[in-house]
Amino acid sequence: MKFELDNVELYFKNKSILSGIYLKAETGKVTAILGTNGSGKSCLLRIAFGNLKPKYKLVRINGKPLLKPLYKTKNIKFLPQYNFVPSGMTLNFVFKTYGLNWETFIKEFDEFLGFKTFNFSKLSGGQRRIVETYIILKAKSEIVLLDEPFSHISPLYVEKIKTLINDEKSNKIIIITDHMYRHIIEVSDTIYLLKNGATKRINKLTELEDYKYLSQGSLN
Ligand SMILES: Nc1ncnc2c1ncn2[C@@H]1O[C@H](COP(=O)(O)OP(=O)(O)OP(=O)(O)O)[C@@H](O)[C@H]1O
Repeated sequence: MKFELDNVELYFKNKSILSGIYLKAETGKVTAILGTNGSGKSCLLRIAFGNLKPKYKLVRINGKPLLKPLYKTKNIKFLPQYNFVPSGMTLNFVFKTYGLNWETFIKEFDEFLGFKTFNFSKLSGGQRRIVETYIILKAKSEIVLLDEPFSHISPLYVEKIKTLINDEKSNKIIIITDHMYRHIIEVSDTIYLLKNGATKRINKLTELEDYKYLSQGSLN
């Protein structure tokens, strides 16, 4: 499957936020969006998902324009920047809702043993993020959007989430954004830099320095 987002124009009041956007993502590949704070990464993911309506956008699936919001196709899962699981829901219920097996999760994330009947609100900020990222990555879908999955996550769990991304990408389109650029570089197949409202496809990592996303020498 091929997903393309093209010709996006987003304004808030009269301020132009996005213009000159082209992004292509494919099944079997992790497509990353890097960019400084406020460059429009979250807006772009929300536009792709369909819950932010810009002045103009064109979404194509396998080359054909998609006229309804992507979330209405039920083909997509979205990890937003902020917690989305209701705080009063037990983990058991969350896993059932997403059609996932608790025991499989525990095998990989054994520190959550005994948490099955806990309300989501009992977890720490990082633990919430781990559970949300896990269910979004593992639930049935063809497209996964991840907005900052590595924030608030300790190093060992970041590695586990990277492994999950690698495991899941063979039958999914994964689009990811995060400020932890080293992890992004490691886990992604294609990188776009969002700068001045436009996407630039990165062919050589040193372009991240040339475009002043990273300071010179950061990649050494
Ligand atoms: N609802 C809104 N009303 C007005 N301006 C908004 C709104 N949402 C976002 N913006 C502006 O749009 C721009 C892009 O925001 P966005 O959240 O997409 O950035 P980002 O690249 O995800 O940033 P960060 O890395 O800090 O999360 C910012 O200048 C922000 O202030």
